[in-house]
Amino acid sequence: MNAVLPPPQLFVRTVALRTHSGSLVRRLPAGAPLAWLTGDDGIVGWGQAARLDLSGEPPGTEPTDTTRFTAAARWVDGLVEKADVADEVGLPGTGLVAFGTFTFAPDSSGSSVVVPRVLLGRRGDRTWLTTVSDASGVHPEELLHPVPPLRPVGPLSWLPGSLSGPEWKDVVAGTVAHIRAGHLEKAVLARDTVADAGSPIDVRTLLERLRMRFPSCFTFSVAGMVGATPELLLRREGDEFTSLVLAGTRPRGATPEEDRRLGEELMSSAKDVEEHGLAVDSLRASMEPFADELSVPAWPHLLRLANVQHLATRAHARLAPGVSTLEVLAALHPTAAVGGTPTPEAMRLIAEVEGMDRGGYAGPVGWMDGAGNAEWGIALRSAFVDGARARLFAGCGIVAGSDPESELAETESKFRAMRGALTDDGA
Ligand SMILES: C=C(O[C@H]1C=CC=C(C(=O)O)[C@@H]1O)C(=O)O
Repeated sequence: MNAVLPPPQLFVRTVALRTHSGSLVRRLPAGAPLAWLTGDDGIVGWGQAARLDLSGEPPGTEPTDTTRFTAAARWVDGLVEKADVADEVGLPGTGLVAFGTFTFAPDSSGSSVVVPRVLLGRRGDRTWLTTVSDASGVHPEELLHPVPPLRPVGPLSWLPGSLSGPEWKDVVAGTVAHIRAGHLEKAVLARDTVADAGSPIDVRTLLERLRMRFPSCFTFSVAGMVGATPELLLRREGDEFTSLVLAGTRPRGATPEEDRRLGEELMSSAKDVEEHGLAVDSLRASMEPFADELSVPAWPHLLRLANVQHLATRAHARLAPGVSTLEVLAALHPTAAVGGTPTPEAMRLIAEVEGMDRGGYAGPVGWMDGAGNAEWGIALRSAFVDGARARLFAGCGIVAGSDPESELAETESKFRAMRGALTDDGA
């Protein structure tokens, strides 16, 4: 149980910057950067004007418990209520902005909400600078100092994850047997691997590589969770809601023909279409109570990324009046793209068989502003970076037709995003 201190009063000032080009990442000081980027656009922040860290609920707490979200919502509401805001830009991501990461399971520690001291944002041809202080009178430009260049990561040693490949395949085979016996329909199983760089990893280097290599993904860094996720749990602008559900994966082909063949195979695979459908159904069921209108295409499309291709469905909704962003987030998490079906059974099985704590992996990561605008992804293709070490995670949806060997290969394709970001020669 967390005793949450009352939030401080903050003085927030957003000004338009006349000219600002180049990578936002290259304006970040070294340290613990905050970032949410899509290609050249997005927001980056540094320093801490306010921060909330939540410890996990006691072991044995219901896997669908949402206390971490409600505690964060109370704290953020208090911040917004007390804040003194002067915002001359008025776009999503201006004024008071909080970045957040929530753990996958309620009994994990590591859910955090951070309001940076300085935030730099870009949306198309608009750029802005926000400063946050607990005293009025600081001029925003004063906080834009020259920063040290991005550092390479250096040679890496790879250490084993919680389970070896063969052990993980046995866990997948056991899960398939459970599913075939009718105990559940789907469970998403993940594994980890650890990279040791010998000296502290410059997270800015990882962010710059990820945003360049995965321009259609959401490159993020919040309280140690770093990655480039293709999966948008929710975007909110006013009462407009969007979500991009992904489930069902093939690698990219080595030739255009092979790539097309793999894509066609994915689109017509009964196993993958079922796995995808369960993720879409879970989103629809969670969204219905909050939406005045909800539109979900009947058939998925193909989404191609640098390392893998996915079945994808984009859902839109108009939110009912009075609905709060964190309330929706709490209801959506975990979709069956990262948990399973039925959710409680899948969550219990994951905790029992994976042999690791997922921390923030597969949990929501993103930002929200004082007006309720927000973008939250699911922290996939990610790692927890702590000093010289990065713990990488990758998972796969397991259904009755899953083959352990192919699922292990799929995790390797998914690890490639973070492995590549950590590797200096780009290999
Ligand atoms: C759980 C992960 O991916 C999810 C999202 C897209 C496709 C998935 C799949 O095909 O299994 C997973 O549901 C991960 O990347 O770690």
